[in-house]
Amino acid sequence: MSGPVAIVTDVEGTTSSVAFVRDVLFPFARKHLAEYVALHGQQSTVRQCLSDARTLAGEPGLDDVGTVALLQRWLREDRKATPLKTLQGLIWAEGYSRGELKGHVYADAARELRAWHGRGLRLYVYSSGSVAAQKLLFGYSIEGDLTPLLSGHFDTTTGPKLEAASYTKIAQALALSPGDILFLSDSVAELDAARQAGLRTACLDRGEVAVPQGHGHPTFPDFTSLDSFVCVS
Ligand SMILES: CSCCC(=O)C(=O)COP(=O)(O)O
Ligand SMILES: [Mg+2]
Repeated sequence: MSGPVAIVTDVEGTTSSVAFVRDVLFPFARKHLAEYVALHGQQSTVRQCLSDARTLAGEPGLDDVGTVALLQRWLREDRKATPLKTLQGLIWAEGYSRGELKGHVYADAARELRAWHGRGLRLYVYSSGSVAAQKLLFGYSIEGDLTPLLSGHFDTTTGPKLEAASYTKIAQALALSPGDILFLSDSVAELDAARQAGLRTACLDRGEVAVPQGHGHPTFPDFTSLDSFVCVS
């Protein structure tokens, strides 16, 4: 079998540490959400997010203060709801531009992304974090600006990461057959959905969180060990 034409990678737990997302990014959004909505609540994107959140919650009558409380609850629950993820991206943009945030990317991930790009592999990101948030994390990363390596980004506007149809849509967007794409993630449920859509899969088990065993996806502790799989699979 020849190698994949494209690699689509998850972020949290795959290119980047879970602790960075859980202990740095999410608390930053929690801390600044109310202030951000108070200052920018009249901007059309923010109004749209607030309105979409109310619709999703089935509470169209909520005022902005109530909607912020709803979004804070979703943040605590790590809900992958598009309006929340869009707002998080807008709030993080301020943190990155002020130098208060730097995106965590594992050194092995940055090194292999550079190597794979150099070998002509097409590289994409699929995360529940918004496309804007992805570009910030990779653009302001501790490993430098990695955005020139990436040919495209997908988020929850393509569909939920746990649904096979989302991966079918990504394959169509890349104009590739699913079998030409390798999907990388630390989430077995995401890998199962990608495999169901016909993508090749590889599981990252970086030892940071418990990854269940017996799922049948080839498993690697980092991108360095994944390299030989990418090149010969
Ligand atoms: C890329 S922005 C930070 C990650 C994030 O907001 C998130 O919800 C993580 O989702 P992932 O799909 O990358 O596990
Ligand atoms: Mg993940």
